[in-house]
Amino acid sequence: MTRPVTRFSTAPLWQMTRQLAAVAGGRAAADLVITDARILSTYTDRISGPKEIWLSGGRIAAVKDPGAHRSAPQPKAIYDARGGILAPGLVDPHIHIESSMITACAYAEGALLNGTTTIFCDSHEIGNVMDVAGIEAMLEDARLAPMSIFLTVPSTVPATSPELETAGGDLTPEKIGALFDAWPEAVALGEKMDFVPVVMGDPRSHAIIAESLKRGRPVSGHVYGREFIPGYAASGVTDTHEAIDREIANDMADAGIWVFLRGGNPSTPWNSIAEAIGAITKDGASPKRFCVCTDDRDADDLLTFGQDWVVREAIRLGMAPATAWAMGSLHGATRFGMDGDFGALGGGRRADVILLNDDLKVQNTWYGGELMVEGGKITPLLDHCLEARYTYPKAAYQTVKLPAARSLLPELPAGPVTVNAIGIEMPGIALPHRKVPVTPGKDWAGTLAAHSLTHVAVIERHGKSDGNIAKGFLHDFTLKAGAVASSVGHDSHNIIVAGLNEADMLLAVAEIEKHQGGIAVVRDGEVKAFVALPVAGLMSDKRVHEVAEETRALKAAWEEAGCAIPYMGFNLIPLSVIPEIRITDKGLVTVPQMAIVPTFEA
Ligand SMILES: Nc1ncnc2[nH]cnc12
Ligand SMILES: [Mn+2]
Repeated sequence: MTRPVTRFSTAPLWQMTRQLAAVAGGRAAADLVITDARILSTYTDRISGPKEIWLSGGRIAAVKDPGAHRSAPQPKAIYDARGGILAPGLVDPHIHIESSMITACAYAEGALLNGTTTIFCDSHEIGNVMDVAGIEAMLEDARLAPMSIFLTVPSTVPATSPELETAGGDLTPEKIGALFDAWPEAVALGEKMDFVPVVMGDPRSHAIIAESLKRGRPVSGHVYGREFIPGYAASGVTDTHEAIDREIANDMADAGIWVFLRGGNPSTPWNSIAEAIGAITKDGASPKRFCVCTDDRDADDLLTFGQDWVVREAIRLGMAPATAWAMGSLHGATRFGMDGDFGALGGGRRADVILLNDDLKVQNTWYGGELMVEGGKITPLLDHCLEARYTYPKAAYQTVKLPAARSLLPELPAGPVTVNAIGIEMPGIALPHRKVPVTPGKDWAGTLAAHSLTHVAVIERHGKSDGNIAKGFLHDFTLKAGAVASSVGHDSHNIIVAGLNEADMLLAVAEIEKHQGGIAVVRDGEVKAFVALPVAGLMSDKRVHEVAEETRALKAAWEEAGCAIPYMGFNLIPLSVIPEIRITDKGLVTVPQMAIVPTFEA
């Protein structure tokens, strides 16, 4: 059987220019000619044709007029595109592989099905659990994947500071510099999420930025609040994906920050494109420094809300089709200075080619000139590649280390108090800080019901504390009974559990501990749904369709339980870099004040 296809199956351009010139000039045979196609050019934002495209050695030799191959040496193979549209493989400039609940090799199956052939991932999730060892394992995983995966080096681990949360990793400027020097695919610094310390000139924050800038590498960002943009841009940050409205998108674009418009399942927090794209469609900004990105997808949404879906959403929101496809391909490659290889159907570029129908739905995906998806289905070659998936080291399967003693509920107050509660409301990005006056009943059950409260606890799971457990309350989470829990809790990935009674909360946590990671829905002493995530407590080692099916079952149980936000919103509740109030293993954190506040106030 043939060797699995990876990024390295295609030789670098400098080794191929004479061969490609010979093929393009009709002096040597092409490996493959794809005929009778229209071409979506991301250089000129036009769809034109009919044309044919000649491939050699996993790269594009040339785009030619129809039939030109008949007056050239006989190509080794010809593929009839039957009038379809050929476009460059999509380039996703900001994603977290771990959020898809599967590993990098497995992620490729979902990505290639939706026409994505290149991604720039920020592996701060596994970095928060396993430090450099986890990031390097994911880089080894990525090298075996049948797609092109580059790393923006995680820049903010922990997301805030040891005072505000306990992470399993601590990425110092020295460690970040060493990752840049050891891994050529480390092409940028990942999202610098501590935007408040950055604009305040925090020495460690700026030392980390310097590790990228001094190597000529760009810095990715993550910022909330227009007031922070000037200081953030001045600090060398040149892209972000958190524009939640057109005003901040305009501020970012005018400040020289690339804007990655984030789209996703409208029922999850990751769909701010509809607002932010107004900077282009309503305020006249040029799209030339705008991309689209996915950021996070669970295994189910990866298959149905891929980067191609975000491109089609940009078209629905008013972008011209070829320009929207360029925002999902060439613009991201250009942002990272890699448009010599990616993002367009130009001579010399990689032969990452997508065949689309008139609705811009993916029919075929060629990766490095190899057919990986045909007619919307993976080919035997891709199936063969996926059987050779990377296996994570044993330590990655042992990352859930919980304190033996677990009390998850605070004492019932003796009299009336004010609760600093986390308000739960769609879409689940910024969570409001709600001060809820509470008159305690005779027990917690009655008190919760009377004030629309749900217990929430975060349990430190990296073995880095003496068993920290923070206890707080969600307001309007509307869980009807039982408990839900997850070992994915951005970004420190401690255990987060919410529930109406301690027994179900403890069972959900125990189920996660048993599998060394996962997501649980529990009711009346029974586990109703569970997705095992044994790799770093973040990922399954199964393939995408199997985990997608498990995720669909979990979502159904999650909905049945009455949760007001989906799982992909719930696992953000600890994310201490998004306003207004979050809960970490250290307690309630207000953002952007970056202060710990008590659960109860007199
Ligand atoms: N958009 C985001 N910002 C910060 N941390 C994240 N982890 C996953 N997605 C994230
Ligand atoms: Mn972010």
